[in-house]
Amino acid sequence: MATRLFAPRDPRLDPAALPPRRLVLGRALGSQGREVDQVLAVRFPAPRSYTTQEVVELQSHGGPAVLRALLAAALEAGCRLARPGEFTLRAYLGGRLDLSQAEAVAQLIAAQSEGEAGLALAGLAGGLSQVLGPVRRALTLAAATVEAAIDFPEETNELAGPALAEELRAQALEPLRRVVARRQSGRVWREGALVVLCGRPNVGKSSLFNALLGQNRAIVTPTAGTTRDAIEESALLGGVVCRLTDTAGLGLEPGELEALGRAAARERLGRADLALVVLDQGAPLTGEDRHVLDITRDISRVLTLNKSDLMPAWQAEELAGEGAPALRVSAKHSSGLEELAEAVGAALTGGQPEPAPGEAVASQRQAEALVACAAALERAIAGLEAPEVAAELVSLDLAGALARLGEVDGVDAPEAVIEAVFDQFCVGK
Ligand SMILES: Nc1nc2c(c(=O)[nH]1)N(C=O)[C@@H](CNc1ccc(C(=O)N[C@@H](CCC(=O)O)C(=O)O)cc1)CN2
Ligand SMILES: Nc1nc2c(ncn2[C@@H]2O[C@H](COP(=O)(O)OP(=O)(O)OP(=O)(O)O)[C@@H](O)[C@H]2O)c(=O)[nH]1
Ligand SMILES: [Mg+2]
Repeated sequence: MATRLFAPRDPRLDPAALPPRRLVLGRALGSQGREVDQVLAVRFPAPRSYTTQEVVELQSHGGPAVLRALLAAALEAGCRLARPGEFTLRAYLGGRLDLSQAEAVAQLIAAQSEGEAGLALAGLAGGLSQVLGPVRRALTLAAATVEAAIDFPEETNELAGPALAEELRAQALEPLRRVVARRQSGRVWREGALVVLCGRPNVGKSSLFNALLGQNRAIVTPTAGTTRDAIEESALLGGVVCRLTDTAGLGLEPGELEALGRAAARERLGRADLALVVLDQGAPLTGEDRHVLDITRDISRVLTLNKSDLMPAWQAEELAGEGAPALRVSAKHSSGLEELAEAVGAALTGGQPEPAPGEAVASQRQAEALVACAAALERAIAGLEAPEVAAELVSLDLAGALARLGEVDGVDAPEAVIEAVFDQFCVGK
């Protein structure tokens, strides 16, 4: 096919056998041999290519018309368009990448920020594979040991359950737990977080939004119901890049506009990494405040007692049952803001430091599989430590753990898992 698409300028070069991995100047040929562009071609003989298969690349000047003609010529010559993720799928099937690295390629292509790209590059370099390789080896060895004890009870000594459990804990369970624990904070450090200000009308959400940004971005008035639509700005809070969002007050007053504002606020809360619940300490807590506290209960949150410059109408102790840090601030006087920003950063990262360059951070999908893997492994370990538990049950749990691990490293991964990973690609990479 390449010979129909490319004619080297150097007459001594055989277009059917271009020198390996060398850029060669020549003409790209369109239909009926018409010149379409001056291009560089490079041949990667198998297996030293991205896909591990024979590859010829043409590097054109680009531009819509030239590319369209080149593409038409390639299709005419018998080529077809790559399906989304097809090159990476071939690289995976050829053993060049494991599944976690293939997933990292999709993340790299989709990355919107340098941080996200850095995260993906660490995955592509095999950050996760390096952690999971030893985990797989420990699990496989343990599974074989338990199998042997089941199949040849008279040949093997008594299965050394507790010793094997100890080994599994150190070599597999602990590393798995570390990777999972790193998921949330790693993502927040690298990708940033969505922080949503919420509260009943007039508590000072927009004032606090402005104070945290250090600029008058949102309108503030003494009238309840000032903010109608959600507004978003970037802010660095406790070292974390945050998309800080001001929302309409979550009140109970009727009206279509109010209802729309509340819907927008709730939609943002549904996606929030952290809710900054704003309360007015200068006025008694209301049913609306309680409502806001109720609907944010399942979100990571920081409670903000605003208007601390006024005479307090209630005490912070009233929030003791909320299970969230509560801080007194005054948006009007910009006091307590440093501490608030620190508390937000700490809540988002769980107090964990920024990941080192190249440190592995799992994706959501990977973290879920690894949590399930760790759970199965814990059952296996408990079984090994309890003499009354049959080796058959331990063996089943170890097989379960290996299967969940396979969803991340791709070893014996089911078709559906592989499809789910390659479905993340939107281009033929
Ligand atoms: N022109 C071009 N640029 C590209 C790609 C490509 O396929 N072509 N890539 C596609 O995503 C990325 C680079 N990824 C690649 C990974 C491995 C090999 C490769 O040929 N590996 C061989 C040889 C290694 C060597 O020369 O040291 C190997 O590992 O055996 C090529 C590209 C980004 N840039
Ligand atoms: N004394 C005092 N007043 C404040 C403070 N923060 C906000 N206010 C006042 O409270 C009123 C409401 O402030 P906003 O920031 O508009 O309140 P909001 O929560 O955004 O209100 P909606 O958008 O209507 O839901 C304004 O008159 C502010 O000046 C504060 O820390 N102390
Ligand atoms: Mg407002």
